[in-house]
Amino acid sequence: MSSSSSALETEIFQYIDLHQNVLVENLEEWVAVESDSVQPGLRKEVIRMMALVANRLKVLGATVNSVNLGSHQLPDGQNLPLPPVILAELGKDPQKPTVCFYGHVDVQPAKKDDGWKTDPYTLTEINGNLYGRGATDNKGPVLAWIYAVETFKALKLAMPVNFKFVIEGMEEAGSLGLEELLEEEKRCFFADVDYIVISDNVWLSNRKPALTYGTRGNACFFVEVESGDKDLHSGTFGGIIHEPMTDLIALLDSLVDPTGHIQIPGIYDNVAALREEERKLYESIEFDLEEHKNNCRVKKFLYDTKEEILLHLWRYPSLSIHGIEGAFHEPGIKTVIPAKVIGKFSIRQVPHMDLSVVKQQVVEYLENVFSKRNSPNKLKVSMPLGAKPWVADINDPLYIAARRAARTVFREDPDFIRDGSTIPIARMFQTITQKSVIMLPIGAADDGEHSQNEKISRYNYVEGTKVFAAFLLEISKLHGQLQEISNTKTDN
Ligand SMILES: C[C@H](N)C(=O)N[C@@H](Cc1c[nH]cn1)C(=O)O
Ligand SMILES: [Zn+2]
Ligand SMILES: [Zn+2]
Repeated sequence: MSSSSSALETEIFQYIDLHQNVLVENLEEWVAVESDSVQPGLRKEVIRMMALVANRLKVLGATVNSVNLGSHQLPDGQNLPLPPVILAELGKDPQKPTVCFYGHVDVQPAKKDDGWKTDPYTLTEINGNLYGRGATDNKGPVLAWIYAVETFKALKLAMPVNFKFVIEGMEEAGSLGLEELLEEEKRCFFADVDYIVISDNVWLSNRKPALTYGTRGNACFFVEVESGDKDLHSGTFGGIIHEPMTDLIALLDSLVDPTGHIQIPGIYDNVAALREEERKLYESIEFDLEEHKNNCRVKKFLYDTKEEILLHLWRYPSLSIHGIEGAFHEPGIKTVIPAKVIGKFSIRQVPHMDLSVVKQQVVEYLENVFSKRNSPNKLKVSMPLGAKPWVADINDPLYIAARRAARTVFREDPDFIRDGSTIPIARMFQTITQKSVIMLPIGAADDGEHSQNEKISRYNYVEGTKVFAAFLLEISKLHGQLQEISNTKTDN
């Protein structure tokens, strides 16, 4: 397979190189918006962010529709407006394939005090890395796609494809309202879409490019324990009551053992059996355990071999405990017994786990553990979010085109990987539109998504923009060839 670039690609790549500071300035402007979809108080910033995106796409020349999704109710009864989802399109040539890109511009919470070296909302370049919340997840890649498309326009080149954008602002909170919108638009906006591309994850390594053909799903749980309607003094009441926090800690502690094995009966029953060729595939993947340990700043993993680590990241469920709402967490001492605490945990889902079965197993298990404590407190278990896993066919033209594009830019074959995290929309797109989906990441494994000091390197940002432009040329070529083959078959 040739990996050298054509004259056209060279012209495009040079333009991107020359304009890279504009790319960085745009990212600086977007990172400055605290579009955190998790904290209700910041919803107006998410909405402001969506307006910025809509304007940016209008400047690109796209037809932009900001779809109002109404509002949603928080567990405390408060109603919050949902940010609009942007559906935008550029070109409607029936001779060309239509590529639809999905991205999100909301971010995870970030505070300087969490341990950031720089202000999370001021994009800061240090040693070739662009630090800021959302730099890699997912504002940088969204802008890289916009620039890839814009390059064709700036150079007065015909766009090789029709292009559609779906940009949302609630991904980090579970893509609320998006599934309904996809259903509604199935026969309208999505009717002529041929291919779906998502760039919302990272490579497996710090340097080697990758294409992603699967993600885990996620079942998020709240477990609430309540004793009464007010907090109590631990000196006055400690020792004579069943404390909600003690109950909750016992419940949370019962979920997973020290080896990482989930203790909920039946939870592994539906996990698809591992096929021999799949195991072999994992053996052939390059994966540097030391680099990975260094990226996440841990000394030891739960497993020792590359294969076991990859299986447990991509192929098996995992349970993580995220936090406790209502517990005292500020610095200093407060001798309180909180009246109501809500533990939050999630179980990453893999084929063929069933979300409703998982929910039932979790509820029954926690009720059973709780009943043995003889506590008079009230227990409530809920699953506020359930997202299914997604796996694609790597023989699809999307993967062939993306592999060629990555090779052209990086001069090496990308890894074919799965991802342990979740993009709720990936599986929904596949099911609702029946079109093929690819995840084409440009971030590196050490980008620190959701972590302190999130970054994207200038190199990945700029080269990633080139990969996207090259991908558009490749998919257009491949699509044309496939059409010709299918027309010849019909003629015969
Ligand atoms: C991979 C993507 N950038 C991401 O971070 N997704 C979130 C989505 C989610 C899942 N459960 C709740 N939100 C993630 O994988 O944590
Ligand atoms: Zn993301
Ligand atoms: Zn994220």
